[in-house]
Amino acid sequence: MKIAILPGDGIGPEIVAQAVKVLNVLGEPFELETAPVGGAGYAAHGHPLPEGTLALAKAADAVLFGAVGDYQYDNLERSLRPEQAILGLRKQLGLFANLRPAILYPELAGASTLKPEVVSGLDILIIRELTGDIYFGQPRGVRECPDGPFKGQREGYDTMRYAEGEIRRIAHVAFQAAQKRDKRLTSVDKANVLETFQFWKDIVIDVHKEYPDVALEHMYVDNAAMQLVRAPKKFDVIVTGNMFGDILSDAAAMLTGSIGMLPSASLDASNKGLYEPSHGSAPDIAGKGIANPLATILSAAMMLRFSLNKPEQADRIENAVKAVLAQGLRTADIYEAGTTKVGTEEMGNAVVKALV
Ligand SMILES: NC(=O)C1=CN([C@@H]2O[C@H](COP(=O)(O)OP(=O)(O)OC[C@H]3O[C@@H](n4cnc5c(N)ncnc54)[C@H](O)[C@@H]3O)[C@@H](O)[C@H]2O)C=CC1
Ligand SMILES: CC(C)CC(=O)C(=O)O
Ligand SMILES: [Mg+2]
Repeated sequence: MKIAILPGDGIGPEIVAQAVKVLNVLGEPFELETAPVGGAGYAAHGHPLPEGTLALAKAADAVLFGAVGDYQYDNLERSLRPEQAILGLRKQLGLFANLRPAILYPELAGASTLKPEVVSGLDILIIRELTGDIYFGQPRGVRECPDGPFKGQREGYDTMRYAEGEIRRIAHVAFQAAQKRDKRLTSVDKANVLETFQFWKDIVIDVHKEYPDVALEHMYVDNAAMQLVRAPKKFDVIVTGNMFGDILSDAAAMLTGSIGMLPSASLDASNKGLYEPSHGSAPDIAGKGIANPLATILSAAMMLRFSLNKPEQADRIENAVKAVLAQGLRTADIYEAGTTKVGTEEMGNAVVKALV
């Protein structure tokens, strides 16, 4: 089984190295091949998603991805910026379903900024559509404003759009995920304002007819943001569009103690996937050896479960993560008094040691 390892920028290489260490001691005959991506891809080959990297990702059984983004490249034309690498991979590999499980490990109840009673026992799944919406819609750009009080000035514009088939396929993923959990699905939209999301809601209601055992509710995204911090445990599965899912999942990350705890799987129709932490390249802490590698290690576990058909190995990794948290080991982002502060590498080593 071939796994493409794409560390990327900032803390990407530091956290991916820990997940690779874990994969290497599982006793599986994985073939790991590393390639540059993002700013590192641009530096090596003049493009954030070099041809060789894309070919490797396409040929592999699964992709383990760190993060991309480096402020030194922010003034490049957009098509050459690091973030285009992850957007390009999602689009070119057809990874339309992004699963972001927000689980609070009991030991981290005090690490969340929310009261322990609000978050303890939290186990929700955010399903974000990943290849459509305003992140990919055309046309977009900067043009001369055609009308209104600012006519003649420059204006920036993007296009929000969803095709029926795009909504149907993510809705099926969400209803099927809910069937395997508590059978409750919240579809998050902005149907009160946006045509795209009234259409989204209508299609989700139609797909629901095939899943009568799942309770469906609809919620506007602004209310959903509020409910996520007011009473997050009321949710089971949330399904939403690309941009709302991007924003809500960062908010949900803090329910788990830190964004360094939130893994993700990005899947195509056949469960081939790319696995990455939900956070970015964290340039503010890159190179300091303090980033939390657990979201990446947990993403590797999701890879074993969803794409490589090794659920028992995924369980081993998840149990090892629970064990190191029970031992009181914490990176700076989840540190609290009475626990032991460790760096990125120490945390990775502890997970390796805790594997049974
Ligand atoms: N999938 C990807 O590759 C993503 C890339 N980005 C890119 O990352 C760069 C930085 O973006 P930001 O908005 O700052 O988001 P970010 O997620 O990189 O960082 C936000 C905050 O969370 C902290 N943080 C993130 N991951 C952490 C970890 N594992 N351990 C401890 N603390 C952690 C950072 O130090 C920072 O204070 C940008 O270039 C952005 O475009 C952002 C999100 C996703
Ligand atoms: C480059 C961004 C679209 C990535 C991001 O923020 C995410 O996927 O969460
Ligand atoms: Mg994001």
